[in-house]
Amino acid sequence: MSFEKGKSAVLLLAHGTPDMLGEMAEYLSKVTGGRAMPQEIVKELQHRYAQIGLQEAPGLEPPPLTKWTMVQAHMLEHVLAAGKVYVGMRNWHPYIEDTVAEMRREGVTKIKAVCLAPQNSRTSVGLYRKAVLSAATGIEVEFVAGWADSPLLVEAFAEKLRPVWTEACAESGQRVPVLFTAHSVPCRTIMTGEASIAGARPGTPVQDSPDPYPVEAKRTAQMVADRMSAAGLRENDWYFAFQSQGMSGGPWIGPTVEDTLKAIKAEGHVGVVMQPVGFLCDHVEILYDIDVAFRQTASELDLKLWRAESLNDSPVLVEALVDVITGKYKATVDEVMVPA
Ligand SMILES: C=CC1=C(C)c2cc3[nH]c(cc4nc(cc5[nH]c(cc1n2)c(C)c5CCC(=O)O)C(CCC(=O)O)=C4C)c(C)c3C=C
Ligand SMILES: [Fe+2]
Ligand SMILES: [Fe+2]
Repeated sequence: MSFEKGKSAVLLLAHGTPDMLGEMAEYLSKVTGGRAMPQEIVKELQHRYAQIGLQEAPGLEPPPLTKWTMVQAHMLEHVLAAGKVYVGMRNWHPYIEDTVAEMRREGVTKIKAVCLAPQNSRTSVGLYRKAVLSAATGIEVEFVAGWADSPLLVEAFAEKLRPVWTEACAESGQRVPVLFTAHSVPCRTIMTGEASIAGARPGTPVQDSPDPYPVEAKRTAQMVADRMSAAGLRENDWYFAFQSQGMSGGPWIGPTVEDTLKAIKAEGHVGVVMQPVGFLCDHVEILYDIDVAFRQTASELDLKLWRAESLNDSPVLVEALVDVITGKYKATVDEVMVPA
């Protein structure tokens, strides 16, 4: 790392996920910034998390999002060989504020914070940033706001897509389209001059620029598709959709996966390969939303659905993080800040 003096350390930021079903209501109130979710939504999410293995009591293994985030941090620590790599989560343990307190106790004076969400968005990265800055008073923070077009990130996704796309084309005897996805966000969050973001309180300053998120998400997809051209993927072989529109009120950005699957069917295809390019490891929006719900929608349309494996313990992903942290890849970095 290129910090000149003081004790510097990397802080990886992630979403966080509950360890057992009974924690769902408390978890959701963290996700929404304190707004209670209706009981039907809590129950529906418990149902989805139960389908991906969450139980009434903590299991022998942590849930996938926690497990893979910790694996990624350990792999990065090993490859960087520059001291401890810390993990802080916004919505569950280990909370960002607790990890920053631990860093402070351990003498860290400079934090390089990187989100395990490569595309910059107000409702994900923006909230991580706020949590770090409010916990890190007096500590210097270099906050990486986006690394959506990192070449090694793109290669990590392409490496997972190549084998499954090749297999899908061979099995169906025709070119199977790829459907890249990223998480949807409420329409109101991507508009200029909008103050009403998840977790925002009355009086939050009005944002004066549009959220870069939709452009950055499609940029990652475009770059993975370009990278796949050597394997035979052509420009008109791929689609992009925003998945997992939320349960809170108001419209969320599209096109939805559901509508895109219908369009793919209408084009005469027999199958589709899905690859989410906004998530770096398995969690409910992959293991339930894609593997259960979209697979069901596809089957009702008589489309076979394949999914590229998640990056999880991908060494290429870890190399991408190394490039972001060492500055070899020029990420979008906020000014170095010492929160007052
Ligand atoms: C770019 C934006 C978002 C990303 C990336 C994202 C990832 C992500 N989300 C969950 C789990 C939940 N998210 C929920 C709500 C929610 N998510 C976003 C945005 C992103 N999420 C927004 C704007 C909201 C709405 C918040 C609000 O105030 O209402 C929820 C609650 C249920 C729901 O509305 O769907 C859950 C659960 C995970 C696990 C994840 C990736 C790691
Ligand atoms: Fe979310
Ligand atoms: Fe979601």
